[in-house]
Amino acid sequence: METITSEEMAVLDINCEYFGLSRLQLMENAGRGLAEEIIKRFKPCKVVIFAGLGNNGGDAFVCARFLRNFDVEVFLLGRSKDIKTEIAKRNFDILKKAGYKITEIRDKIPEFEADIVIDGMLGTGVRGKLRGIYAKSVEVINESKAFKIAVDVPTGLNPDTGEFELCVKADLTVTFHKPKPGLLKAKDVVGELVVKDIGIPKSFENLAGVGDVKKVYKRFESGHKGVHGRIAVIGGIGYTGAVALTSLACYYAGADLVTTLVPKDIKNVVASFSPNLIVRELDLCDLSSLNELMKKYHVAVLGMGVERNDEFTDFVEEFLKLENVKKVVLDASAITKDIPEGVECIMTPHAGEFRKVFGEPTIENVMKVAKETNSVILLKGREDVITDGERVRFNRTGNAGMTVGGTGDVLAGVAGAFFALNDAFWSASASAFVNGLAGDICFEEKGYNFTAVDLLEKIPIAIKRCLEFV
Ligand SMILES: NC(=O)C1=CN([C@@H]2O[C@H](COP(=O)(O)OP(=O)(O)OC[C@H]3O[C@@H](n4cnc5c(N)ncnc54)[C@H](O)[C@@H]3O)[C@@H](O)[C@H]2O)[C@@H](O)CC1
Ligand SMILES: [K+]
Repeated sequence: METITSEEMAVLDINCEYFGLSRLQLMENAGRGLAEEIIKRFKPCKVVIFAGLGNNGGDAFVCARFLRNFDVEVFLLGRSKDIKTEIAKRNFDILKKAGYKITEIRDKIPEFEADIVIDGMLGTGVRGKLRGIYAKSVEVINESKAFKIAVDVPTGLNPDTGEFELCVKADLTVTFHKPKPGLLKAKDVVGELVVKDIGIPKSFENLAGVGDVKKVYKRFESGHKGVHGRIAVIGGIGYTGAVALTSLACYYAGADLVTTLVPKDIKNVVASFSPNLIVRELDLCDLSSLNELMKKYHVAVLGMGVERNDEFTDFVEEFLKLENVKKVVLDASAITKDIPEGVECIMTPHAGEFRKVFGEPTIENVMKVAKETNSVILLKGREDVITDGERVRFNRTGNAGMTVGGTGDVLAGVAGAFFALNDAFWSASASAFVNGLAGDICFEEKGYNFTAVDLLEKIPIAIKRCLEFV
């Protein structure tokens, strides 16, 4: 059975909102779906809802409205003013105005009798051991003789691993969209499992969005220089601008330290582009120095501004085998079939580059190549395709202005910066989205005729827009 982790669900939730399907709609569908399952099984009877302060409680508030002929009472675990989200608060206020019996519980749980107890305490937002009144409530619920229904996840169960210490022992769990992996592992506490569709279009699951960026972008309050990513950018054999664009894109996407490695003859030219660049001489034959250097970097980004030639191809092959090379972004001439085991890799070909090395860029073939090379492929195009051979995401940001030279170099840098602190798949997806969004911001200001430098400068704005989206 296909599952969805709580983290993937959180990304999907943000992306749904971004694509216009609001969380309020999803909550309405969840609560209504839950009520449907109850009405199917029970005649009107006494229901007690244990509701937490997050959206799991919100689902239960909606459900109460649809249990029209039931005698419903709500135990709120905390103060109503502490309800965490606007949408849960809104649904709570409706119940209040409608005159439902509601008790705010701080430390003592009142005696109650019920035919059904609804556990709307915690769902995918649970973190760590149950605290305070939540732990007590689980014990009280488990002692009760009522039929126990868990909303989305039995409270106390880790939705991803299926582990628990103290957990609601449900007779029925009504989960939403897709089962969370932990539900399939803990059948004892889950009881009967029902999956309710809440109206998320299938394609939304595979569309890159703001949620991808929120997932990968990290800023540490107490960070020292380097914690947000140290990147080595290697290329510039033939063209000088490409490596500069990539290196600056790393910075604009949040990296702390970027070193640009180019052949001796163009070192000064590249350095003259910007005081932000730290440019070092690249000697393709001195692999031991490069190995030593790579100790300091999270990621190497290779291939920009290099015309395909045998010497560079051989160099890439040897470079990837170096002990200290752990994560790489391979662009343009660095794209290769030979990725050694143990190297995490993102490749960023456009259709032509893909074809040259791997054959036709059909979805099936791109997935096959990703699987065979054990890498993530970000195939650039009107709609970008990101795949690790199992999962696929599509990215639709960007516009026809982005066919201008250099936009791919910027993308490689953004991917490198995200990759420093994240896994390959999500870094690739988020970078495609950000790069295209930066292009869309350029379009808002200038129409189609912008350059890669314009794009570069909009990377921080694009990321800021994503992070500010709630
Ligand atoms: N797209 C989605 O993700 C959807 C989510 N929905 C519902 O929303 C739920 C997730 O909502 P939230 O993210 O608000 O999370 P929860 O409602 O699961 O929990 C949120 C709050 O519980 C508290 N908490 C966390 N761990 C705790 C612990 N160990 N002890 C005591 N308190 C703890 C935290 O203060 C946190 O803010 C889902 O399980 C589902 O029921 C639905 O509305 C449908 C759509
Ligand atoms: K629950």
